[in-house]
Amino acid sequence: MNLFETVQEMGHEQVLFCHGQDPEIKAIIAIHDTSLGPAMGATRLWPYVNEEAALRDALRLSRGMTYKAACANIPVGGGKAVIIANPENKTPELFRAYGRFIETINGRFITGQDVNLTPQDVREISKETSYVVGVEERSGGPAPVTAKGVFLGIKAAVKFRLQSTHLEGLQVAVQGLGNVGSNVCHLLHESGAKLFVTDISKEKTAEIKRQFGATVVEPEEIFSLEVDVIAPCALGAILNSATIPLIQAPVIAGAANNQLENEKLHGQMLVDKGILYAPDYVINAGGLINVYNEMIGYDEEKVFQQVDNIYDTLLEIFDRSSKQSLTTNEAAKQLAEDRIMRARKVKTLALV
Ligand SMILES: NC(=O)c1ccc[n+]([C@@H]2O[C@H](COP(=O)([O-])OP(=O)(O)OC[C@H]3O[C@@H](n4cnc5c(N)ncnc54)[C@H](O)[C@@H]3O)[C@@H](O)[C@H]2O)c1
Ligand SMILES: N[C@@H](Cc1c[nH]c2ccccc12)C(=O)O
Repeated sequence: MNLFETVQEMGHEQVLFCHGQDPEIKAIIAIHDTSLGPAMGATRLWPYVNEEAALRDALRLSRGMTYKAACANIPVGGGKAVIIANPENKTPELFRAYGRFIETINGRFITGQDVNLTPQDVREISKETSYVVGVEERSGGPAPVTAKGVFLGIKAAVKFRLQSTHLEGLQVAVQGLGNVGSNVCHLLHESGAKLFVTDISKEKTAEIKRQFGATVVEPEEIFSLEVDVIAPCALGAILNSATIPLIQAPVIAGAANNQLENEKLHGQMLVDKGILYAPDYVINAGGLINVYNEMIGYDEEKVFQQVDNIYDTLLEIFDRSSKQSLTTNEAAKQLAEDRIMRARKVKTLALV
């Protein structure tokens, strides 16, 4: 990878390579853009196949956080950190060492819990730095708030694509029944939708079937179902050249980060098939909204107002995309970049 060409193309401000020998630690912190405020992004621990894969993940996820914050109108920038390690080798000392790196950045980057980190790991980080959120989960964790945003996003997409203002009788397929997916199922069930669900955990599918009368399907069947909506709430890169030809649903709206394997190619493939895609970083902003509010002083009413805005923001993006013949992802990016450019102009004027 040509490093500077890549970060220039993606627009990153700074990438930090953190290395320590005792304990051994390899971490990458990517700060994408701080025009709107300090960069926020959770820390993921993963046994990446190689360093380039780790760097690519950090770069792509941090850029997504910038767009997420800008579309949600939250005054923070985008960042992301990855620790290259096997989850089996996690130790409290590793997280203390990582926390010391975070402290040296002096608040330009604020982090928290992502894949393979537990609340206990976050507590270890917090022993070395205060630039970490979700230590005391005053709000009960971000997943229920993320799910509320996803539910509203499904409603916005259904309104735009299917011209319906309610979900009663609609068939929705949910991939992944973890913290977010199970809460999305709850909200969909309450509003009268019929659920089709899958997970690699048989316990989770059995529980959602018991609670909401959902129809359980095998993981490989989820994309080919004849349903109204598919809500991916498990993994990234699930919208790709293998799955898109199978999709019959007119709407894709779910929580997973980085759903499009290739933004340009697969975003366009969805458009060509007449499928409306709710950009992941817009529909799943509830988690960021939640942790941001934990940081500034939690006010539940304010959180729900900000999450409610996801509905109108998505309608604006769908409208922009159809009027300007853009993919929904491109339209969302344009909205985010407009807001960032405005913030930069205000900063420049303040300096004059
Ligand atoms: N938690 C949040 O607040 C939040 C915020 C924004 C985005 N997200 C994204 O939403 C997604 C879900 O987050 P979560 O917190 O619910 O995670 P989670 O780990 O609690 O749940 C993920 C679920 O997906 C299942 N799964 C894994 N592989 C699968 C497969 N091939 N087929 C079907 N199911 C599979 C897992 O068994 C698990 O039940 C992730 O992509 C995450 O990055 C989460
Ligand atoms: N990981 C969430 C947001 C989030 C949860 N905990 C955090 C801590 C710090 C920064 C961001 C977060 C997302 O992808 O949107």
